[in-house]
Amino acid sequence: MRGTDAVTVLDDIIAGVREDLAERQARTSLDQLKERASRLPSARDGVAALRGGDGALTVIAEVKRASPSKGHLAPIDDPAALAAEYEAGGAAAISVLTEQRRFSGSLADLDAVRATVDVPVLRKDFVVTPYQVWEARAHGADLVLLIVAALEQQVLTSLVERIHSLGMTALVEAHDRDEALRALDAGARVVGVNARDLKTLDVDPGVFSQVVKVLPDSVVRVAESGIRGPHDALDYASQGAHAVLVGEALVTGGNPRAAISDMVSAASHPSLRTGDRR
Ligand SMILES: O=P(O)(O)OC[C@@H](O)[C@@H](O)c1c[nH]c2ccccc12
Repeated sequence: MRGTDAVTVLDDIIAGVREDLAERQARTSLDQLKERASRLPSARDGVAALRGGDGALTVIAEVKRASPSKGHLAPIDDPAALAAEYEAGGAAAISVLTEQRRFSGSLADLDAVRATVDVPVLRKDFVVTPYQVWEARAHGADLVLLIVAALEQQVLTSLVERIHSLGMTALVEAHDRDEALRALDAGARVVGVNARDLKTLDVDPGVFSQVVKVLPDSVVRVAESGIRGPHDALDYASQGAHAVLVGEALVTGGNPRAAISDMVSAASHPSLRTGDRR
């Protein structure tokens, strides 16, 4: 057991993120980012994309080279080509990890994916300042991840507002009911339920069934982490998930296009998610 003031994996990741952020801020001013963002077309509608049609489960497919829990996963020399495969398989959105130290991602990956696919793109990082939100928009992101466990409530609320005011959608990630209530309080329209505890990296697939109880039907519900295939996707869909976010299984599985279409077809049926099955 760790003490309440022990340094968690999450704290450690964020310390590195802040150092890298300071370097980027020294190179690119906020005004430059705003100018770049102003020349881009508006963000795509992330809420509509993830909510899907009647009873259809949607898949957010993640470009993920490495993770703190698993280390190296896949080289992904051409993230744009991988994202194109994801889109061809029926992914509703593409998640791009831009954190460098632990996930081996970058904003260049985001640029490459944005230039290639038509579906909404999520910037997956440890966003703690408005600068990173502008950065996401300037690099063409449509959705931005915010992690409740990493943010004070006031900061969380102001980042959600900033993301929405720029026409993007916040995917606000929770790991327990209290965090989900904080996400709703902050104005989240899309809530991610992460089965992985970012403080310890432990995965518990039972988290979703608990957290979903506090999420109203007006909110888009995303199940995240540890989803291996159609069976898990169907399981989450039947518990009320609109979307699943999948990384490792797609980058290590060999045929991401087939893997996504299998998940979508296994877990999309009008009888799912109609009425209250919780
Ligand atoms: O590779 P997996 O087990 O399919 O998980 C994907 C995604 O949920 C995971 O990458 C993730 C969820 N929340 C995060 C926050 C930061 C970084 C990564 C994540």
